[in-house]
Amino acid sequence: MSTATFGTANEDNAHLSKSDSRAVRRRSLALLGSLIRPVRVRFWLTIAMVVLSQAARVAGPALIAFGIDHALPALRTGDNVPLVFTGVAYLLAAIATAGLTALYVISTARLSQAMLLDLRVRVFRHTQRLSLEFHEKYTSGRIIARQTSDLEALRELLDSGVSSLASGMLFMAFTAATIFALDWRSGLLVLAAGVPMFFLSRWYQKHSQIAFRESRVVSARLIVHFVETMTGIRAVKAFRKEKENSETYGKLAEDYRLVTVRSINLNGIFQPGLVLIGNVCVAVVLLVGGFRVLGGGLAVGVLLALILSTKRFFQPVDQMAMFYNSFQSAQAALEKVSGLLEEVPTVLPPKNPVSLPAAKGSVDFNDVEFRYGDGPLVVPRLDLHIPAGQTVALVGQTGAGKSTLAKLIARFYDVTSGTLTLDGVDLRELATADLRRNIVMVTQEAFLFSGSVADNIALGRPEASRDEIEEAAKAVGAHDFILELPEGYDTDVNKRGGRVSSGQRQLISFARAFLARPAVLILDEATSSLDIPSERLVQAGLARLLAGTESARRTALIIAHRLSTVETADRVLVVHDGRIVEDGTPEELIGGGGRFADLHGAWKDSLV
Ligand SMILES: Nc1ncnc2c1ncn2[C@@H]1O[C@H](COP(=O)(O)OP(=O)(O)OP(=O)(O)O)[C@@H](O)[C@H]1O
Repeated sequence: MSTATFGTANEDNAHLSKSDSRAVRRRSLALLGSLIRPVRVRFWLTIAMVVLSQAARVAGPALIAFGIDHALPALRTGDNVPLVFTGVAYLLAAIATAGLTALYVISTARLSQAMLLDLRVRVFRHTQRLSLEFHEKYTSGRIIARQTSDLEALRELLDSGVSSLASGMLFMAFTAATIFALDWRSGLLVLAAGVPMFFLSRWYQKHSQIAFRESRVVSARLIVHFVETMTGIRAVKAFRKEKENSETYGKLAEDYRLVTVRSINLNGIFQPGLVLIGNVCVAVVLLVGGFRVLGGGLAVGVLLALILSTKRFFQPVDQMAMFYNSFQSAQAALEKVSGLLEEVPTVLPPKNPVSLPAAKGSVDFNDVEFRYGDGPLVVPRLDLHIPAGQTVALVGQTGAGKSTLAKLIARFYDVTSGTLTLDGVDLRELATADLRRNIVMVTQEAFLFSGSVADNIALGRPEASRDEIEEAAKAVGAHDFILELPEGYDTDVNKRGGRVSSGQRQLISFARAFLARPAVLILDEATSSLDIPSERLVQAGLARLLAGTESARRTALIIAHRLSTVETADRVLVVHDGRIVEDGTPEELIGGGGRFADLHGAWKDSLV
């Protein structure tokens, strides 16, 4: 596949080149195949039921022809067996059609639900597995669009579309066969109608495919904007962005309306066009057949059966056109979802994992270089040794590269060259479970998941007992305020009354990290300032978290924004353009007259 369409690249482009379009379609089909594979037995059984039900359905007109041309004349001679036979056969065919149709409708629904479940879970797992690098470029709104509107389009198709499409096509094939069997000349007429139908369908397919792709792109944009506005609602309100956002949303919604109208317009030509072709065909069969009956070349019963069959032949066309619509929409959705599934994590689990059950916590950067994707070098050649147990404060201007260093140690990204080791083991070779246990990162946002306070702390070590959870909370000074919550440790953090302040949120995340007892703790100190009492609590919590409970102190790397934090560190690293430009104890650096001394001066001034 060309790189232009690999994964989610180019997914906003509705006008793909022929070869790209083909590549994307192949990828969608492969995904569809992989969804069918686990349910293939049921799939083929359903197909067999559809075939049988349609065969039973087309028997009707042929039986009527037989009834009129053979059973009725026989009745006149006193023989009623053929008529009874025809009646019973007609009844049996009707019962078989009804029974088989019921079976395949139920069976298709089960099939489609099983496939959707599989896909839904697969998309979720896969998206979650993708590296941070992917998530930092691909917005959550787009992922939501994949999980919701795209899967919904697929559901519509799978639930009823496929079976209607298949049964319609089969019905047409069987009916055409019946017409040929009854009278090959009329059969040729019906076949001739296939030519304009083919061209009309080709025209429709070409234009509607673009319209549906556009519709997927625009609907994803709409969802992205919606999600962005709602998740950033505080910033929206703070910057009075409501009006602007509403206007943007209005424009996107208008775009969506336009592409939808365009596809409906296309359908407005396609569907009546098909019906017209069908009716012209019926008229011609009637006209030609009528003259042939007059000339004695065709029996009346056969003509009646021919007209009935021809009319019925075009019946599903209408319905199929509608489902073709949902087919196109689902195809566009499948293209997007298969693209997302094609993305691969950039941070891969090790092939031969080295286990490190109890790391001491020494971290080494050896000749490390790092860039985001194919961007500029953010970290140029870094050599750094952090011995086990040291508390290191990272300071530097915004954009200096502090978070980048932290993300490298947490292995959210892999180094571009050189090695980064924990206790001498390359992080890329360290078993994932050991990496996560030994290195824990506490982020600024102090994210709480829905659930109780206890659940949130337990994330640090899921097997921890309630006593251990409370111990951890006590250790960082969170115990008292937790007890004051409506249901103590069992308070749901997202329910009314259970809402916790941002300082409390941080304390809970400290307790979580404390419980995890990592060898290396990475902490991005929150920049937002708290009121003085909360600030003191958080500072005290942080100090206790850093001290740990064991005799050996844990290694800690703090992206420090507060002077008080820096002053408690063993070592300060001043980062500038991804390089360490100063390295020493806080006292040494203050006395040194370098960048840190300036920064320190500014901090001191801000306190007065
Ligand atoms: N996901 C990313 N993709 C591309 N470039 C990035 C990404 N994240 C950061 N950068 C770039 O890397 C450089 C270092 O950024 P980094 O976030 O590490 O700085 P920082 O010192 O932590 O800043 P701050 O204190 O503002 O958080 C910056 O030039 C930034 O633009």
